[in-house]
Amino acid sequence: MEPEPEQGQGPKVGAGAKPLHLAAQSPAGEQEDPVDRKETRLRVVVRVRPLTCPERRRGDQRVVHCLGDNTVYVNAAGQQAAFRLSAVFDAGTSQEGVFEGSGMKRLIELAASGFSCTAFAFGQTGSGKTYTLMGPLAQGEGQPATPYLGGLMQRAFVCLLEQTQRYRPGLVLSASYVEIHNEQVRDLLSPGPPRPLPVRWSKTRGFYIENLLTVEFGSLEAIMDLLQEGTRRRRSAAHALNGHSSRSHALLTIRIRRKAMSPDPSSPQQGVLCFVDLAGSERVKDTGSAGERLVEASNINRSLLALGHCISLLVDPRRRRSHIPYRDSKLTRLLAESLGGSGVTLMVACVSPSSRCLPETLRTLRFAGRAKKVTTKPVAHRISREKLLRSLEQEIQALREENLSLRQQLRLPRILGGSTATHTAPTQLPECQEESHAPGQRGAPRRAPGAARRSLYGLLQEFVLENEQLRHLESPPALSSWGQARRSPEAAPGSCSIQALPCPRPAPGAAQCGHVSLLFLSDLAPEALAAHVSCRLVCQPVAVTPQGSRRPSVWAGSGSARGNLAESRSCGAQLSTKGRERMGHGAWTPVSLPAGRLPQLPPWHPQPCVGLSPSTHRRSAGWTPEPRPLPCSLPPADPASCPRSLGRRKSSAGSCLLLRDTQQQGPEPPPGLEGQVTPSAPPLPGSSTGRQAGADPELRLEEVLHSRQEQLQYYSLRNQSSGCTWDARD
Ligand SMILES: Nc1ncnc2c1ncn2[C@@H]1O[C@H](COP(=O)(O)OP(=O)(O)OP(=O)(O)O)[C@@H](O)[C@H]1O
Repeated sequence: MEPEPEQGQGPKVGAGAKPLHLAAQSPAGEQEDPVDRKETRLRVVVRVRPLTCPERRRGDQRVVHCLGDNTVYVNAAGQQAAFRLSAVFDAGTSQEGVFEGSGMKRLIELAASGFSCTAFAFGQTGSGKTYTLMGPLAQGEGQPATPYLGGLMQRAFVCLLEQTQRYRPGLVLSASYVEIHNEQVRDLLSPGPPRPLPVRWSKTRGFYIENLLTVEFGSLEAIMDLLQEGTRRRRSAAHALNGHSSRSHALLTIRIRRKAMSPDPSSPQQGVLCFVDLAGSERVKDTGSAGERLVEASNINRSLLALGHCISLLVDPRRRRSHIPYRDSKLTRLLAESLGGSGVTLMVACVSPSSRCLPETLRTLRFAGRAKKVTTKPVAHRISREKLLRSLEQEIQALREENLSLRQQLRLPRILGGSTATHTAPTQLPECQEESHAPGQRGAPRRAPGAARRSLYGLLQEFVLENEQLRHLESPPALSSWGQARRSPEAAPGSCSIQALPCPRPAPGAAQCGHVSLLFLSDLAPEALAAHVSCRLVCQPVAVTPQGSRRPSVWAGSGSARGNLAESRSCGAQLSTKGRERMGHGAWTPVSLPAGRLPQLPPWHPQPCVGLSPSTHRRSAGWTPEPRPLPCSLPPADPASCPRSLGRRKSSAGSCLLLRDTQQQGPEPPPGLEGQVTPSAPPLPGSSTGRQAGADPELRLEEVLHSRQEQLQYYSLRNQSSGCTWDARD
């Protein structure tokens, strides 16, 4: 925000879609913004809406006028008052005019540069807050407004996406959307009925909402969908002054953070852009609220009173150093940072020009006049060098472990010749002091932190590259790691339950990272699955649905799932009873990915026998498999051939699923199973039936690739000849 929107000056408008101009380099190489750490006043603008039809019909007088020098003038019933603010917009100002003149663009730039920015609209009920922020959404029964009528939010989304995509491709955007209704914070984006969420406080984060869902987005459509969906769920009701009155305060927060692999490592930062649509203050005798509406009205007024109280204290230089009662309401807790902290804030006061609303209008304008004097000390949330180095090191370490694990699965040597990543990523790497030396030069003077960071980035990139290569090479795990399952007579093909997770690197607890493998059944087409990738799992079909259908019914996957596995679990797929049983053993980490969450499929060789358990998902997925026999005629496995260590189990659904962890010692799988399925298929190097791998690791990789290609050719030929439509693709 501008240091102080001088009275009488027109609003300073940001550079819009031009490159961000904030990158004044300090000697230390950090970016600085003119407002960084400088006392900055809140920017307060006023918008006067036109008289509405009912007001005109009633013959209400227009008593609020905008004068040229950012002054709004009220003259009625012998009362005269003038208020000078940062900018004023009269009834004729278009939505675009408000966006341009309010300083919204500047706010977006600051948010993209790492500041916490807030734009909030306040004013009497029916004064045009929602209209100013979102356009006339409510009028269209939840339909989006025409772009021409889009409010500050829609225009900000366009601007922000353009800024980030064109000039800062290394930034990731995510959104959360909550409402405060009757002093309860409710998530408007989480599936299911909104539940109240607690507001907590921590020294590092200040006030925050626990368990809040944050959704990443990368396109205008995506964020508009989120806005629409959340707004549809927000509480609203009709009263005498507004046919579609918001009954809650709504906060849509966009977080802008830098990707770990950003091409622009010199600007490590994470910004916030928050839009707050406050519920309107109301006089109950005017709105005629009763019952539930009355409860809502008193909660709204109480929280607005708390906000007004905090503002009054913040304006007073002596009292602002004492205690500010942010805890008086959820609203003030969540706005604490924007009002008195290190945020940058734009307030849009909305007023009605009608003579009937005069008392409320005056109150709003007085509040605006007070708020204008509040100052904050904006601080860009730049990640410190140390923190950045630490996170880079953690990322490298995670990748290193993942790559090692992939190598184990591929039965490749731990260190691949020629890969600098593996050479320079010894176990001792994650000490940044060590990293700042060239390899083998421990006694050499440390490089500048910038150089260390750059070299860590280089290293990270190498690991990522290696990771990609390994993923492409990924071979099926040894048969023993998959175990086997039997298809019960009553099980239908095309069901969609997820099973079986041998976990070489045990990841106890769902919220941990780990390497997982899974076997699951799906009735969705690969294209549909690919649309919803969440974990980085390489999955492919191991058996097919009936002839004529291109849908694979059994899939196997293996790979590394990072982040919160619980999140994947919440996406709808269910773990079988067997899977849940397995969970208790620690070494098995069930991940229930829904059928719609799997990536593109490299080729794979069929497994000898597969378990198909009927699933409720089949019905919800809207696909009813045709009751035809499996053309691939995978030989039904002999129950006796199930590994003894786990026994043969019969689920209530009648399917048998037997799994085995590669890390666990146990009896070998029954011999000859591989032969049953792929009697003449080219084996993978290193497998028990495979060729002897060459000593040279690179040759070995080539060998793996080559034999995978051979396998692919073999299976596509085999499938063609058997009429099987499994589409093994690269
Ligand atoms: N600038 C404007 N131009 C045209 N119509 C407007 C304008 N501002 C508001 N309106 C209309 O006035 C009515 C009330 O607006 P809105 O719902 O945005 O008010 P609000 O302040 O959000 O009310 P509440 O606090 O009750 O939710 C709506 O019908 C809206 O379309």
